[in-house]
Amino acid sequence: ACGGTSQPTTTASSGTDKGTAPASAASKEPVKVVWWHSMSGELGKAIDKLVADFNASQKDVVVEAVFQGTYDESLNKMKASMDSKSGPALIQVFEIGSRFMIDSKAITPMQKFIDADKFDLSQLEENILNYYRIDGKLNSMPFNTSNPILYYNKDMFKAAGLDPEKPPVTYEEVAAASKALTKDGKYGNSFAIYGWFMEQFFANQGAELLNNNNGRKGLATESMLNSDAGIKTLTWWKQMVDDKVSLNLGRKTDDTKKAFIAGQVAMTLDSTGSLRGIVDGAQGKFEVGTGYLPKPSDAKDGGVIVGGASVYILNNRSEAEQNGAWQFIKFLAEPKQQAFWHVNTGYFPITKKAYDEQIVKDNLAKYPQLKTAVDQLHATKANTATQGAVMGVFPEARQLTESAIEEVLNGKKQPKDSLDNAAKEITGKLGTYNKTVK
Ligand SMILES: O=P(O)(O)OC[C@H](O)CO
Repeated sequence: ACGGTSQPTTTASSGTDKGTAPASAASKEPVKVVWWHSMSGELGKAIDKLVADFNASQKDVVVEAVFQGTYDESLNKMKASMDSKSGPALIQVFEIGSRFMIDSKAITPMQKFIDADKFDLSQLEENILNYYRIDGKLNSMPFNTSNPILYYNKDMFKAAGLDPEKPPVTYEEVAAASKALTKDGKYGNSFAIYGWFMEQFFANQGAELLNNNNGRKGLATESMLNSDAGIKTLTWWKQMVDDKVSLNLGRKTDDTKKAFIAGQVAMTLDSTGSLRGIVDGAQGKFEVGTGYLPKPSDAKDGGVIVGGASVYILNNRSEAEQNGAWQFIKFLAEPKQQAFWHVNTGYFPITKKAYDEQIVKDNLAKYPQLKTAVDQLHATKANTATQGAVMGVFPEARQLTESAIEEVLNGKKQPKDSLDNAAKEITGKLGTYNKTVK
């Protein structure tokens, strides 16, 4: 139920803002801050609790959380609202929207609030900040941070004669385990056709997705999606589909998640933000194991990219609203709130001290699977591959990547042809976009 590829099924919060007049800073009335987010289901409930706690904690600001559909949908709504006052003061945007948000000129950079308030950034996780720091400053505040992990069914592993405490770590091991696990109408694995996974497979091989150091040392002008890292990944994936040990369920992680929880597939990939939902969903049916994102056995050093989303303050709202949003952001970053968010979702705390909170310790004993994701993040070495790519056309590029994967898995194209084509299209989009950015 993360904002990624899930279907927006619920409205987590009531009401929508149709453009209320900004409250004056001098007014005794609390200032209203509308927050657009993409957290549905259980994640939305956790958001609502954080908002209710903030609203009860003080009298100056009232936050109204509004679910706006998936990350893509919410960003598109924001783009449509940019020329009017119908947008929010605060918006959650997925990590790949970072470059666009900066170039949009629609935001007040978070660094401005951080500097004015002397907010101590050293309390936050460095590798999370590392993702969102572009040109040396923070434009948004990280909020829900994730990475993808391998979820596996320990009971199916046992039944197939595999060690339930040893998840496969390489592509080769995943393929071999999948063969052993495929029987009685059940499949070894199902991975959603999700561009995020391809981005992460690149980083895990120490490979950059874009030139100019992943667009971190200057605007990217070329996609490298068709490099060895991509071809190797897609060749492996397609072979498993051909061998009928991997079930292709399309683009939505909601569908692979359901198949995994139903015991139809023994392994899947998903966000750490789905951990609580998956483990609780399998409760009483089977034991869920977690492992690192797989990589080819001969891969260079790599790691995972910080995924999830961050929050931006929009500059077309009143100063009072923007300051109110900043007060809320500071509240969200506190260890207590981060601990609550982590425990109820599986997203990482952005604040180091959250790990000292008792509920986090108790939760780790109850959900030991959470440790995999935390360890995977901490084991990741910072470089421009694992820092992740940035480009203004990332949402479009991700969809082109998904179409390329889809064509290969459906047998319409070979991995190289398909990735060559997608890389060319993305490079073309970069060229057009870069002309619009000064
Ligand atoms: O599902 P999430 O929130 O972990 O986000 C996954 C991706 O990073 C979204 O771009």
